[in-house]
Amino acid sequence: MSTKATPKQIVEQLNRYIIGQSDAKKALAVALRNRYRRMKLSDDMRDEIVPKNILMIGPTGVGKTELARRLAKLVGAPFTKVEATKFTEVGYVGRDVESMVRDLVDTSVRMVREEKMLEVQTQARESANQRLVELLVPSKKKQTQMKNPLEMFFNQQPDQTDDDNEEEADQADRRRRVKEQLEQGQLEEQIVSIEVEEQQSSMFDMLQGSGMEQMGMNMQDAFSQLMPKKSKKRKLPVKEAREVLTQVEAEKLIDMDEVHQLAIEQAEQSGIIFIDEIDKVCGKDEKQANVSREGVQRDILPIVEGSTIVTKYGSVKTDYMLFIAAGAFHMAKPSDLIPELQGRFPIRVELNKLLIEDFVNILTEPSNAIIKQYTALLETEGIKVTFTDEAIYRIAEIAYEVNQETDNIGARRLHTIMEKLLEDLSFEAPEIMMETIEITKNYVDEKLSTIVKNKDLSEYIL
Ligand SMILES: Nc1ncnc2c1ncn2[C@@H]1O[C@H](COP(=O)(O)OP(=O)(O)OP(=O)(O)O)[C@@H](O)[C@H]1O
Repeated sequence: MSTKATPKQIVEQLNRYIIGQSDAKKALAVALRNRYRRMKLSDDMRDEIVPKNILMIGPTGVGKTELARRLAKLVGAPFTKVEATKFTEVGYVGRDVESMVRDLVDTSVRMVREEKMLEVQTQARESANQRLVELLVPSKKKQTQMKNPLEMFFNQQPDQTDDDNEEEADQADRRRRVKEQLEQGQLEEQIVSIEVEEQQSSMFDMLQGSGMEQMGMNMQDAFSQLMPKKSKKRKLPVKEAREVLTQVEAEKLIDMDEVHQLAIEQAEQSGIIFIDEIDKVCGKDEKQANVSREGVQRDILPIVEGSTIVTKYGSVKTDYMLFIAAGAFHMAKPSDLIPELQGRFPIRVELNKLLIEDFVNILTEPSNAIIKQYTALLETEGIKVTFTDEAIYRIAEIAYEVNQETDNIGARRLHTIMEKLLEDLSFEAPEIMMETIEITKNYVDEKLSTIVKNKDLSEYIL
């Protein structure tokens, strides 16, 4: 879907994955459309308009993250999710808030790189096939030594004997045949030995989350320059070697500077940063923690207001990124956020608690609905599982009841319940000789009702 999609079209697409929550869908669709509108303005005007950020208010597991993530995916926008509480975990020196922008840029680089890799796939595959031919019919010719360096300039060919010529012709002929066989897929299982570069675990990874990311970032670059690249020989069948070599060749074909440049542009212009648990950094109750929690809000503020963050790919402006903050706001209210931050999140949407009917729909309707997923998984074992309407309703009802009785974890409960419900079937599936199995309300009750009746048990199992 393109960035030109109308709000209605965006909502339609979101409807394919998320049940209900129409206010939130609308707000997101409008926010996205506003970006497109902004792009069409004159430069002066455009610079004046910053995206209006969204605050999503709703209990856990009702689709806040899912909505934002889907939206980003629909329009191919780089997306990252962070938890505001991560920034306080280690007191004042929690994860440095700027890391959210760096995470976004990392995602953006990965996306652009994948896109570019895809563009050069055909060419890379051809080169990989050529390299396979060379591996299968290695050159016998010894490196001919130049008698003196000037030969190179005068383009003199070293003497060649008839034998050499014959051998060369023979080899060219064999390569041609092998190439044909490769193209016809006749050599897929043949083993070849290829050199692959080993991934070095970087200093940067070790420093992640330690509040020293900026330092880690610089050190990583320094280290990667210093460390020799290690390569390792691996023996692989042609079909796997081709994949590896295609990847290597594609990497050679793409211009990483261009990728970084584009990635930064995309992160700046269409990046979406989702800040979860924003209510947890309001911290009204604990006096001591209050200071540092408010500190986190103060740290987040300049990023949301627009600032320039240094990343290993270059400087990134956050002015036009879209920020979506979310929280349950059980203990605190949005008005407990510092006023400046409140002002930066002018669009407020409340997400609804999910009811039994919603659960029924979540189980069955979305393109990736849970029932569809389990059915597909079991079908790989040759079993066709069907669910009666009563069975589905009963599952939804149980999910709702358990949420009421224990913690309300929203739609996430459906996953734990389905897992338990189909546990035995999943275990025995390979040995089951039946072709179809119908899951009825009785089956659901048989598997789950004892657990549901026992609160302690359901707290652990469901
Ligand atoms: N309305 C919905 N429609 C379809 N699926 C949903 C809906 N709400 C939740 N889900 C599913 O439940 C799971 C959890 O949802 P999600 O991650 O969006 O929760 P959340 O509201 O962001 O909660 P938290 O703040 O705890 O992260 C996801 O797998 C999601 O697909």
